[in-house]
Order: sequence, then C-alpha cells, then structure tokens
Amino acid sequence: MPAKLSVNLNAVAMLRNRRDLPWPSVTGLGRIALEAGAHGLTVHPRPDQRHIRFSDLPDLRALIDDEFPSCEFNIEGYPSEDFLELVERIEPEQVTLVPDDPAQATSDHGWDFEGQGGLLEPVIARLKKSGFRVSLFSDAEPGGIAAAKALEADRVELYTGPYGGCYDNPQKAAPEIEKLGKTADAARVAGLAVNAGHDLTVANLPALMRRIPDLAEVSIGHGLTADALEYGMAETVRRFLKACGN
Ligand SMILES: CC(=O)[C@@H](O)[C@H](O)COP(=O)(O)O
Ligand SMILES: NCC(=O)COP(=O)(O)O
Repeated sequence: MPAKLSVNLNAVAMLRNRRDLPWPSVTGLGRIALEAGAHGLTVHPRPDQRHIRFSDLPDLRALIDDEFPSCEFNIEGYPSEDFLELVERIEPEQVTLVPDDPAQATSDHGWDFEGQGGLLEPVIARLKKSGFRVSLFSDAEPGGIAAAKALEADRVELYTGPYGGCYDNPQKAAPEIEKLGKTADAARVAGLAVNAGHDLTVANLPALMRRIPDLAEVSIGHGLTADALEYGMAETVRRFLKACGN
C-alpha cells in the first residue's frame, strides 16, 4: 500500500532566507512538488523563523486551496499559544505536534506521552474541536502508544532520524527498523494511523515501507531538497513517490 508523500519546504525557505530576495520561491517550489504528484506540503514554522516564516503560511494555504484542493497542508510545531493561534488562522488539514525546545537545531525526539499528557490533552482537544487531524511526533517506543491513544490523537508520526542516519549499516539499521515496526504494530492495534519522518531518503524508504506497509504518510524535506538540487524538484518528487510505493 503506498504512503502519501508530503514535501517539507523548510530547507527551501532556509535557502531563500540567505538573502533579502524572494527566490527560491517557497510557494513556487511547493507548486512544482504538487504538480509532480506530491500529496501535500509540510512546514515547521519555528519561533525564530529560521526558515519558514509565518508570512509563508497564507500563501501556501492559498496555493493548495486554489490550485490543488485534493492535497493537504501539514503544519508541525510545538503547541505554544502563538503556534496554536497560527494554525487556527491557517486551518491546515493536519497539525503535527513536536516537543521541540526553541533552541533545538532540529527535531530529535518524540513526546513523553505520559509525562506530557497534561500539556497535550487540552491542546489536542482544542485542535480537534477546530476540525484538524492531530498527529503526535513519537519515538520508536511501542510502550508509549497506549498513552498517545488515550490522548485522543488521530495519528503518531514515527521519528525516523535514528534509522535514517544509519540505514547503510545493516547491523545498526536492522534494530532501528524493528523498533519502528513494533511501534507501528502497536499503533495499528490501538487504532492510530502511522506517519513517519526525519532523514528519510530514496535509499532508506524501501526497507521502511516493507516493514510498515500501511504507512499513511511520509513527510520529507532535507533529503528531498538535497536531491532536488541535483535532479530538479519535479523529478525528485517522482523518485520519492516511487520509493514510498506510489
Ligand atoms: C518534525 C521533523 O522531524 C521535521 O519535520 C522537522 O520539521 C525538521 O525541522 P528542521 O527542518 O528545522 O530541521
Ligand atoms: N516530519 C519530518 C519532516 O517533515 C521532514 O523531515 P526531514 O526530511 O527534513 O528530515
């Protein structure tokens, strides 16, 4: 079963921000990705706006609404009041909550679903009242899934960084794939759909897809943008669509 591909535009925005110039266009590259068959776009507007700027979001929302109405917008971030008000203004199809400290270089861990349940429960209720699908960033830990389900999330997004970084070393990759697979198995039993993301590439996706054949969605940015510099965005999206079973 193919996984949907959501193209993360963070790295495109990082390149755009190097100069006070409007290129590369975040919306323009998003359009090329959707024209090539991507199922959606993902952004992670961090508090310091190091890459995606809050001002990018209305343009990306309008791109999907006006030109690709069957595609989805996924906004990731830590559920601060500012973030929640931003997503309530933009109204994405999916919100992916990530436990990132503003000072983090990147996302590098999932939620402590039990220890942070008091923070997450009212946030999830607020987001679902607005009609958003809620996904929670999750480590490859099957034991946390019951608590994630109890919080009434719709999905978990498996943090695939530890796997992505060692996929070319079979001894290291095999146990990481199995931890991801067992967590996905637990999520399936609990009735949670499973997304995945972080450091995924054309090379490491196939083994993940074989272990988790019902993966609902992968959101990919860094590796996809690196390939787009070599193959162009349209051809790169087609390569990643094939790698996740489309
Ligand atoms: C949640 C996750 O793993 C990534 O989507 C994250 O958005 C990457 O953030 P940076 O692009 O800022 O590294
Ligand atoms: N949720 C993962 C994502 O959106 C992109 O992660 P990466 O491919 O930039 O590592």
